[in-house]
This record gives sequence, C-alpha cells and structure tokens, in this order.
Amino acid sequence: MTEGLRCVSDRLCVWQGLSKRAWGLKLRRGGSSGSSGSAAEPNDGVVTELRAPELSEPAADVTVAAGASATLSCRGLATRATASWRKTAPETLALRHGGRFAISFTSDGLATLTIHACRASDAGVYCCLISNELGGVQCSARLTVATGGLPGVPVVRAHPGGGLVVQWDESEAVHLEYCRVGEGEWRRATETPATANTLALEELPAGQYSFRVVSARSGAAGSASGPATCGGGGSWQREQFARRYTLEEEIGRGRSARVLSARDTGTGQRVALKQVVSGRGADAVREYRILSSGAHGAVVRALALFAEVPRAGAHTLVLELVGGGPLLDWAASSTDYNERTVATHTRQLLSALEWLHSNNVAHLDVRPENILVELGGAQPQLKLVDLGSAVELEGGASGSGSNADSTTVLPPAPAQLEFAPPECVLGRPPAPAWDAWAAGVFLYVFLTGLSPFLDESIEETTANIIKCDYCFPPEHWGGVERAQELIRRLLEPVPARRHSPAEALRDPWFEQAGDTQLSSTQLKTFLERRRPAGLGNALHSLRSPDT
Ligand SMILES: Nc1ncnc2c1ncn2[C@@H]1O[C@H](COP(=O)(O)OP(=O)(O)OP(=O)(O)O)[C@@H](O)[C@H]1O
Repeated sequence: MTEGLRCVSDRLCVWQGLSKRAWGLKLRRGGSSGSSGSAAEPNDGVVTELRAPELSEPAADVTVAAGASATLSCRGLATRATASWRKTAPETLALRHGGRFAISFTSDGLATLTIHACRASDAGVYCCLISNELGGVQCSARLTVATGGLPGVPVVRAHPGGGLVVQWDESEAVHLEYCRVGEGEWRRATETPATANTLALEELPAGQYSFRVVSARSGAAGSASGPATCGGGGSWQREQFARRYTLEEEIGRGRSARVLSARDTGTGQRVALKQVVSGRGADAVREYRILSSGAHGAVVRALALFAEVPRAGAHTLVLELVGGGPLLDWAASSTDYNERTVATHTRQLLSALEWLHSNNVAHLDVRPENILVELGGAQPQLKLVDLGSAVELEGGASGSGSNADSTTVLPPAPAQLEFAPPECVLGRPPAPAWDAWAAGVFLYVFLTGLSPFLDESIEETTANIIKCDYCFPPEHWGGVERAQELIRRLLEPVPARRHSPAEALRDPWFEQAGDTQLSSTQLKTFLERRRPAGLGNALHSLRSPDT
C-alpha cells in the first residue's frame, strides 16, 4: 500500500449549519443516556462539559494498488461525538461498516475508514464527518486506485429477459467489446463509450461470447472474460421460434398455460406448444428439465424450451403432441371400455409414476385432465402430461430428505380436490405418496364413473377425504370387485402404509382383469361435470393426421 502525503488542509471545512467552535455550553449529567462512538464519558454522576468537535488531524490522500487495502483517517477532539464517512466524488455514497468497508472511531477521536480489496471504482473523494449535539466538522481526502493502466476483466451473467449482462469496474469511460467464440473478431457493444459500469445485451443472438473492456482515453484493452453462453435475446428467440413452428389450433388450457398444436417446419413433425404465462418461468424450466432428461413411454417428452416466447416474460415448452385427448374421454366413447382396458392403462399410469418417483420427481397433479392417450401407435398408449406442479426431491422419492418440505403448500384447487390425499388437504409437505393416492381415485373413477370422495360441497368433500370415507356400492361394482383390494391399498390414509406405484404394479388384479364390459353413462356424466365451460370437446376431436 502506498500512502500519499499531500496535505489536504485546504479541504478542511465547516459543516453547513454547524460551527467547529463551541457556540454554547451545555451542562450534562453523565450517565445512562450515552451515545455510541463518542469520546469516553464518566458514568459517576460528574457533570461533563460538552464541546463541539474540532479537527486535530485532517485526512491525507492515499494511493493503493488494485486489490490492496486502503485506510483513510482523521482525528477530531470532541465529547459524545460520532464519526461517519461518505464518498462525495465521482458519485455520492453513504458508507456503512461491513463487507469490504471497516469504519471505526476510537475514544481518543481517531476516525478511520479501511477499504479492503480496492477496486478501480473505489477511487474518489471520501469525506469524514465528526459530530455531536453541538456541531460537526468534516474533512476530505482522495483515494487513488492504481490499476497498472489496463482495464480489469468484466463479469458476465445471464439476463433474466434473455441475452447477457456485463459488468466491469472502471472509474473512467470505456468501450465494451465482445467476440463470438470461434470468430476472433472484437466488436464494440455500443457506438459511444459507456459511462455506466453495466450493460445489458438483451438482443444478442444465441452463441458463446467473450467480453473485454477498452479504455476510451488510452485505447488500452483489458484481458478477455471467459466464454459465456447466451441463449439468445428475446426478439432473436421469437424470430427463431416463428421460423420453426407453424401454429395450428388451441388444444388445451390450464391455470398457467395455453396449449396449441403446431407443425415443426424443419422435421414436419406435429408438436404441442405449451405457452406458460409470465411469472411461472421457473415452473416451465423445471418441467422442461424433468421431461427432457429421460424418457418413458407413458410420460410426455419435452423437445425444446423457448424463453421470451410468445412475449417477454413468457415461456414456450415444445412437447410431443398427444393426439388422442384425455384418456377417460376416449374410453367413454370406445367400444373397448372394459375391465382389461382399464387394467392396461392403470398399469401404464403406475409405471409412469414409478419412473418419475425413481427419478426423484413427484407429479402432484395426477387427475383425468392430465392423463391423455396417444392413438397413433399399434395400441392406445397413456401419456401423463403437466409437470408444472411437480417437485424434485432430494435424497430419493421415499420422502426423507425431500426438498419438498420447503415448498409452499397451497390448498388444492377445486379440480384437484377430488384427487387430493388427506395429507394434502391438511397442508402437509408434498411427497410421492400423493401420486399413489391420486392413482387410486383415478382407478375408482375409471371403473365406475363415480368419484369416491365427492360430496355436495368443498367442505364435505374435504371431510370425506380426511376421514377416508368412501365405499364400494355393489350396484356399481358388479364384475369388477377384484380391483377393490388394489384401490384400498392406494387409498390408505397413512402415507407410509400406502402402496407405492411399484408395489401397486405387483397387484394380482392386473393379471385377473377380464372382458367385463363397463357402462360409460356415469363416466360421461363425470367428464361433463369436470369439463371447463367453453372448452367443448376440442381435445376429444383432436387426431393426428400423421396416423
Ligand atoms: N403434449 C400435449 N399434447 C396434447 N395436449 C396437451 C399436451 N400437454 C397438455 N395438453 C392439454 O392441455 C391442457 C393444459 O395443459 P397443462 O395441464 O400442462 O397446463 P397447466 O396450465 O399447467 O395446467 P394446470 O391448470 O394443471 O396448472 C392439459 O390438460 C391437456 O389437455
């Protein structure tokens, strides 16, 4: 650390409105009403004379190398005084003790400011004010941070709206330059030198970039930052998206998303575009991460994720298109609506849940609207969609060590309530066992068209769930009683005793299920009741022309 020796008594001044000369005397009884940081005060009932502060040693200018510590100090004669530091040039800043700044004031009137790990932007004029009730006195000193003439390396991070944000630490005007990795050509990010120390490059095309800072005065270039990946700015993302997908029609809607069918002009493949409203970006990113990190035949696959599409703040997930609509709608109008069909699809659902749980993911929103069917293959195939409410669990799907404990628990929405387990309606932390319960309710509905816990009101339905109050009316269970034991195992009120999807898959019913034809009358009533107003039967009529 190099200390400058120039005297700064010319900067010694009187704080506006307060005189450094004591213009009044106040007799004060020493005692409990002390103020912090003042000169030592007797606490023995002796009357003390209070004097306005006087400066005895002004602060001196200091020069340090970047990265070193700098200490500015001055001394004032005063009783019951405090000392505070401000930066007055080039910007005004009130300084507090903490982080890189250490501020102290000793009982003999020494006020110090130490700045650790000095940066170029710390350079400037610092002012110390020593004051008490009778007045104040202040002095200033300049801190110079020597950077060796070369600008420092800028810091790069992702911009929440797409693109990158670059920050640097120079006290003078600079040019920010960027180089696309592999191209070797440095370009200026702005026409004129940047005076602020941050630049958001929101419209940067996708790619990898390095940045460097160039002094506008000397033309000296600092070292380049490491390569930073840019997913592309908003309008770039929208442009790429518009070029690639031709939108068709709306095929579904949820609380946070609109789903459209579209065609990928590159591959000719039809896809589903889930447009997630702004504010739910984290859910969309998590849903993409889960659905793109592995594959299971009964779980929809995610193909891509676009941020800032269709508008700033929104996200668009590109998903495999499931062409057959909700499974129960298809089953209710199918000639194959029989016990074996129900067993086949229940097995697919449990297998999808087992796969998610083994990947430490709990779906948490298993209900008929999110259980679709693909009819394009040799056999109808169940597809579970909507991982928007899913949680990723730490330390295994058993529930122990789950990060779900910290998840905000909201009461289930009306559409979810019929499928919600007791621990969910009681506000307990989410866990994979919720999915097993929901699968049990789904199987009950699939076989009978009846909802086991549904009652006249939300309160009564909730009470039925908490008491696990349901039954198997014989008039609705004729010929399919063999599935009841599996349902009992899944609708077990104590989560730890409830069958997991893996255990449920071993139930003998899957082998025993026969051709018993099921009546779709109740199921159609069930579906009609849950159909959102205005949606009609759009999903049901959707069929992939590829099939
Ligand atoms: N890949 C897909 N293929 C066809 N239809 C889909 C697909 N994904 C979703 N849908 C339809 O769109 C509807 C809404 O989608 P999704 O449930 O994912 O939205 P959401 O807003 O997350 O729903 P929620 O209200 O449960 O939060 C679904 O119920 C389903 O019918």
